[in-house]
Amino acid sequence: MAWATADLADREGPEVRSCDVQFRDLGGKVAFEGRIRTVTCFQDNALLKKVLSEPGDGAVLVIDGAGSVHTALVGDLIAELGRSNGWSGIIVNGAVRDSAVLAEMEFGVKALGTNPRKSTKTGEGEVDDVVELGGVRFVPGEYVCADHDGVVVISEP
Ligand SMILES: O=C([O-])CC(=O)C(=O)O
Repeated sequence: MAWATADLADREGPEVRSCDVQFRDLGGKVAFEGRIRTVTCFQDNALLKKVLSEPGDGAVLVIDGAGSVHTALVGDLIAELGRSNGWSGIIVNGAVRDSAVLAEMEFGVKALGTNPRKSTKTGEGEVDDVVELGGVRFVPGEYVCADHDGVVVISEP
């Protein structure tokens, strides 16, 4: 199923759960959607790498890196791990790197920006907490639709 976020906004009206964060489209796939999973972390990417190593079954991983663009949470290797394990894409409240490669991948990547600096690998963070970004609650198990216009959460497909 493919939804356009603008159609969802028309359907839901003013109460639409449309995220105000102005993410950049950095993956080769701009329109992507799926069940929400989340990781919360800060300048550390071991936990999100572990989650993207598991089967994604078409889910979208929402990574709340607290808006830090000081280090890259995802690069081409981790993105390829997610893609090959069946994740639809990632939405990163933080930075990524290897963006020239990400742009060629059949994988959704929305992020705040880029930084070549590596993240730490302690594994600190939380999996599947509710994440709040741009006025919207990303609740694991609900659905997110991302495209050229933005990011919209709906409770059911
Ligand atoms: O390993 C990292 O920190 C991120 C990275 O460069 C990659 O995913 O390719």
